[in-house]
Amino acid sequence: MQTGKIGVTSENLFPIIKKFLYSDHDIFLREIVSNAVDATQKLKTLASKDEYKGDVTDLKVRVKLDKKAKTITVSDNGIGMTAEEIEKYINEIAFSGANDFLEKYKDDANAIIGHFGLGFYSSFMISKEVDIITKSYKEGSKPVKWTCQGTPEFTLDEIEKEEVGTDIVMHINEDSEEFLDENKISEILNKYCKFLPVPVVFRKQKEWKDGKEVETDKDNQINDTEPAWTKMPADLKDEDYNNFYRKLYPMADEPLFHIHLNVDYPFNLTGILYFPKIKNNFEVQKNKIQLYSNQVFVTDSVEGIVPEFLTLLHGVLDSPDIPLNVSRSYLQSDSNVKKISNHITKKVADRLSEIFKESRENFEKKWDDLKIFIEYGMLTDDKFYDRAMKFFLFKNTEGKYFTFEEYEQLIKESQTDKDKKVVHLYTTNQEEQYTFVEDARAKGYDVLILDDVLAPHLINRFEQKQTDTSFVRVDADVAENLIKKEDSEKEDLSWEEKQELSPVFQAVVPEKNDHTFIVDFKDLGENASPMVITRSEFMRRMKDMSAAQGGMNMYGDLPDSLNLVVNTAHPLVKKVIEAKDKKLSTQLEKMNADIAAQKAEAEKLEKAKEGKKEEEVPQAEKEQLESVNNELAKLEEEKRSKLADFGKKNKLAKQMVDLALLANNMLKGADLDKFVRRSVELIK
Ligand SMILES: Nc1ncnc2c1ncn2[C@@H]1O[C@H](COP(=O)(O)OP(=O)(O)OP(=O)(O)O)[C@@H](O)[C@H]1O
Repeated sequence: MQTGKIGVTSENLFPIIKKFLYSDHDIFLREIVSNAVDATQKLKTLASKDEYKGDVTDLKVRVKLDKKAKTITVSDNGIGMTAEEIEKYINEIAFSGANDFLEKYKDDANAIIGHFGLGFYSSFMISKEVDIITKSYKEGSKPVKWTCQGTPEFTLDEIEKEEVGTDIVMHINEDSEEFLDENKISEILNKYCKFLPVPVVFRKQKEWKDGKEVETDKDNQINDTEPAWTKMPADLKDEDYNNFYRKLYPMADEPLFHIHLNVDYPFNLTGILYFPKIKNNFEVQKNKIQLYSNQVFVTDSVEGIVPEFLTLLHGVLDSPDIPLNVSRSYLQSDSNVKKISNHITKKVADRLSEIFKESRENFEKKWDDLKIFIEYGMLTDDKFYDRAMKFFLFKNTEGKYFTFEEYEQLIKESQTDKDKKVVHLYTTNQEEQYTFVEDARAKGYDVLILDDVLAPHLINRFEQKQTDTSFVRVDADVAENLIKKEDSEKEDLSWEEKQELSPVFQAVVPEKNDHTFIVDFKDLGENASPMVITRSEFMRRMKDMSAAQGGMNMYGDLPDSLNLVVNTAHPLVKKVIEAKDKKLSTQLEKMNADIAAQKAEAEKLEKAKEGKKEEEVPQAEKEQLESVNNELAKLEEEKRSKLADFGKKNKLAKQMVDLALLANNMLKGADLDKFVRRSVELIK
């Protein structure tokens, strides 16, 4: 028997493993099984070159659990190791630099894990003793058993072993007895080893016999050695891709499209990415891509590894250039990983544009499920934005789809405003904004549906990038003014008339804390509604944005500012105006005369002040001006309140405001009830 010391320059190896203990224990099995797979593949390679004469047709890796002996054994029929190789690969492990490294990263366990695939030694995380029983394929080499108890001392004995290959026997320590559970082992194998390229067997297949589940004598293979992504795209049908998808995500809906990646320069990358149907609450759908390195599972959390929007995709990426056993921060800074991520972004855009060109109909059909993904990409990745401009689709209220360019062609003529901006009209809710949509369409405008969570952000982005474009929601103004074609606006009422009418209607708008109304007057034609409630595009967007950010800035605190546009051409409005004139004309005339007199007086006093310095004006004159101004304010207030009184008593005015509120879904509960009662009364 030989004894010796493992070639670590200090006794630091096991402390590292202890540190590793705080991380993911499960990976020990991945390490040991993938070593066994490597050894098996190496032997196959040797056989193919005729350097090994034995039979390699049915090589398997076996995982055995012995609860009594408290061991987990991983056996292979791979190349095995000679005593010299154990010395070289196991004893003089790649930890010669461990000292320096530990010095540098002593506070960062993740970096340690990231730097060293601990490989074989990770078995000590869960074992109090590990044995290697191995026989090399090399002719004449003696089988040996290496034993180590988690200290730098080991023993190496010559033993008897018939078959070429290696058994790794792990004697599970007391803290790790959870691993002596068949289900636990199955679970780990299923997570990490599901697609390893050599059959891995654990337990026996089970079958139902006489109402009981019994073990057969057939091996239970846990892995698919040739998963779809390792095959050539030409050998796969859509069905195969969908089947593979189901294998990865048994609970998910059918995907929309897939991309088969197959790159061998400047790096190696294979994989299949799927576009899932994306719902509005897309956060939950993120980070489902599984990352593999030579068919060994690395992680299913690609956040920070691929661009944010790509984390919405599903599927598998496999690259030997993706380091195993590494921490997230390490992966993010890895230059290969960055290149891979750029490449994938490009491929995804290429593929979408290909599908778009080849089958526009199919693309349109899936657009509604796909758009969040594309919008997300356009918002977060400039390069993707440029690429996606070719296949991003607008959908209008007729359900027709257009690319950005096509749409611009469509509306350019009728929807360019006086500033040469092409105004895109949109609705965020076709039902709620029904009358506005109809009014805009009646004017010959086209209306888009932009109703998803990302649309407001995308609109901003479009306006930033396509500077000759603007977006206006259909209820931002009366249809007439949505697209301002010329500056001069015909005045329907004089300033004085507006002044007098404004309090009448202001008096009947509901007083609520969360919104304010500004009353305005326009000739909308006698067939249009008597009143329309609009909300300014700018104010609404500011509010929406701040709501999305948690509403903690000034726009979030502002009440909704709404415009009540009174249609002066409408017969009912005319009626109110006439009633006002009839009822109040004598009083108003008197008030107006008084006001005019006070104004004249005030003007005279102001004039007298002109050219004088403040201290030169006699005190008496100052006081007189003040009292005249006060009187003027009082008279104006009286007039306003007179008009407001009239408005409050005018059922018709109230009814028209309510009607406008109703059209805006703003009339609810008791108010709605009252409205109906009053309507019935009026009809009577
Ligand atoms: N089952 C095995 N059969 C034959 N050789 C083995 C076996 N397991 C380990 N080895 C040898 O021991 C070496 C060290 O293994 P270890 O797992 O520590 O590192 P690695 O496999 O080289 O790298 P990684 O860190 O990626 O796992 C291997 O390179 C291989 O030569």
